[in-house]
Amino acid sequence: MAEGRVIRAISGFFDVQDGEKVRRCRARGVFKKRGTTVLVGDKVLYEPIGNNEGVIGEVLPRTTELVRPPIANVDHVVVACSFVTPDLNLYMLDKTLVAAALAGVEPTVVLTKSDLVVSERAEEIVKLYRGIGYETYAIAAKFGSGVAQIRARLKGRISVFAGPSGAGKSTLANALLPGLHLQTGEVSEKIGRGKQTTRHVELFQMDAESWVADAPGFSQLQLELASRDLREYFLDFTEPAQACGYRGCLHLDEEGCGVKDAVERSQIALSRYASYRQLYHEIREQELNEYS
Ligand SMILES: Nc1nc2c(ncn2[C@@H]2O[C@H](COP(=O)(O)OP(=O)(O)OP(=O)(O)O)[C@@H](O)[C@H]2O)c(=O)[nH]1
Ligand SMILES: [Zn+2]
Repeated sequence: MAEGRVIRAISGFFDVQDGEKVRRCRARGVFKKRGTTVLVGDKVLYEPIGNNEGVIGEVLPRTTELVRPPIANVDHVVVACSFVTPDLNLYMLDKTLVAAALAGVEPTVVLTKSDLVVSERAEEIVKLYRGIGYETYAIAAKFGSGVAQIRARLKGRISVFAGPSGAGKSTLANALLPGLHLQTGEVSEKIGRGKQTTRHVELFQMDAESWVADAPGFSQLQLELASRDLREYFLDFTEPAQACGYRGCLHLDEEGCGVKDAVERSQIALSRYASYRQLYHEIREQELNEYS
């Protein structure tokens, strides 16, 4: 059997790319019996049939498996947020960074439309997220600025794009993959949000081992984690939390909290702490609903 990569799923068929060639394949019947599914992103063994078809016989082990969007072996997420139109939503950014860590997928923070803000503002946000340890870039993909740096981040990986509608994901994908021509949507002036022009799941090849999925949904993820574990995912809290009076401190209303002290000393950004509190209460609410 030959080895290839599933790059597209269309009503029961899978397009498998092997080198330059793409074959339309179906999955062998045993998959259905075992309840196994083939996902876009899967490395598979297949039996070629004729010139353009084939049958998938085996799915090779996955490194990661996203539910939303349903893609296997994703190892990188571009978390795109625009400075304006729509306005920068640091809560959504912080939530998506937690989702990435939970999924085992490395994030790159990409702040878009930097041409529309003063450079001091752009630098402030870049500095904040680099300081936490995230690879962070301010770009203006519409004008080609910063695109080369993002391309370097995609090398040798399968990347997905996350971020709100209108953030400029399709514009960036088009700049990264000339010839792709994804539809970009004008941001509606009335509601300040872009039209959802991105729909199905498909991988686009940047080079031999680099792939980009333009599929929505990543940040809509419900965080599957206990509220008390959330603090572990705010990496900038780790060091200040050493000074907390209680070992189980949740950094909410406890006395002698090192994290709250660090916020007061501006060692932790106020926006990060606000995101933590909001996310904590959101997860806590889910928990209370589940148990009542
Ligand atoms: N000024 C400026 N506008 C940009 C930039 N990048 C994208 N835009 C504009 O922002 C709008 C939305 O861009 P899209 O690429 O369609 O955004 P998207 O994130 O793919 O949106 P959805 O497909 O709805 O998820 C378009 O009008 C783009 O032209 C940029 O660097 N600077
Ligand atoms: Zn604390």
